[in-house]
Amino acid sequence: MARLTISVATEKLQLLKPFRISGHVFEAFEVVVVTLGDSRHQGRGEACGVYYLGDNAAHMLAVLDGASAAIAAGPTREELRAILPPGGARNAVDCALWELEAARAGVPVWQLAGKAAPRPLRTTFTLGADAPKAMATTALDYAQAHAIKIKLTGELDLDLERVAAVRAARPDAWLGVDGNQGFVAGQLDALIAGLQLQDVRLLEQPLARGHETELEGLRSPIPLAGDESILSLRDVASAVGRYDVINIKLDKCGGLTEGLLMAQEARRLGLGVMVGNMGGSSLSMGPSFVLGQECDIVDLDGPIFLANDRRPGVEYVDGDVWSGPEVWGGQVPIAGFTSR
Ligand SMILES: CC(C)C[C@H](N)C(=O)N[C@@H](CCOc1cc(O)cc2c1C(=O)N[C@@H]2C)C(=O)O
Ligand SMILES: [Mg+2]
Repeated sequence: MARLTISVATEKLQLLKPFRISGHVFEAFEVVVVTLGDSRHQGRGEACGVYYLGDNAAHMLAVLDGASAAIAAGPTREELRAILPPGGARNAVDCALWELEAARAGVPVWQLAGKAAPRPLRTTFTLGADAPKAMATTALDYAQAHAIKIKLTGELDLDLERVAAVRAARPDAWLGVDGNQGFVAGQLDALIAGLQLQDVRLLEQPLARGHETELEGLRSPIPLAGDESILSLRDVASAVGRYDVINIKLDKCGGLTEGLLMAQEARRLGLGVMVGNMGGSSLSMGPSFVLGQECDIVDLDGPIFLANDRRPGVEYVDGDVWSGPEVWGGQVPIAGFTSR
């Protein structure tokens, strides 16, 4: 590739309302936006990083600064995988390279990737852990959602009350729960039995990363998804016998290039595939939407938490997410979905 100009910016994406986790309140997602250009074309990528690994905006900026000469030399996406480690910084650059390459070739990214034209995807809408009543109210506010993901905290009795409250409010919806590493192995039988009573269809990351062997031999009628356990391609094989599904996020694995490889490897190993997000605007969802075409479960709800998304942005219509050609990567528009 020819030499590239690089522009790196940080942006605070203000949240509609504060998001709480144990001892921490998030008011905004801080993202890094990378724009790469040659004399005629541009490509953009946005990354939120991985907060539980310390991969925040400052860290991503430092990583990008250290690799600026190598990036300016115009690496291929494959070469980039050797230049930067998995994480947000590589995600932003990889997505920018995809969009740049697509613009040069005059085709949308999905075509460059050798994929079929995209379709709208049923997405989950996530409920932050809160009082059961408040979660039930928000579940009703997600009027268009057909799939709801419920955040749990590891407080077993309260968590089961949360799930029951959401189920009572939304008897029609597909429900999944996300433990975000909050449980211990001794709670799993009771947790799974309680979730089954509420017809929950997915249990994401119940145990802490590092405790995966404790899932071996667990016979769960509810599929288990590995999220924090499965960061990048090197972790995929470790899911076998422990998880049924892997949750791929471009911020964890370092971009769409590796995300597609992870999906391919997961299928080869007989695992299900989910695409998730660490937060971010529509510019982050666009590349994940390309990967989402390969997935069984889609969790691309980042923009619904924002006070202001980018325009043009992804659309949520009747519980589906659609990323049009103008959002990222030049996908071809399809009938029935027009951009705002
Ligand atoms: C709020 C998320 C973007 C919703 C998404 N569907 C999701 O559940 N994502 C991840 C984890 C990323 O979650 C984040 C990111 C962040 O920057 C701050 C927070 C969280 C979170 O869960 N709580 C705090 C506020 C997932 O685990 O699948
Ligand atoms: Mg998760």
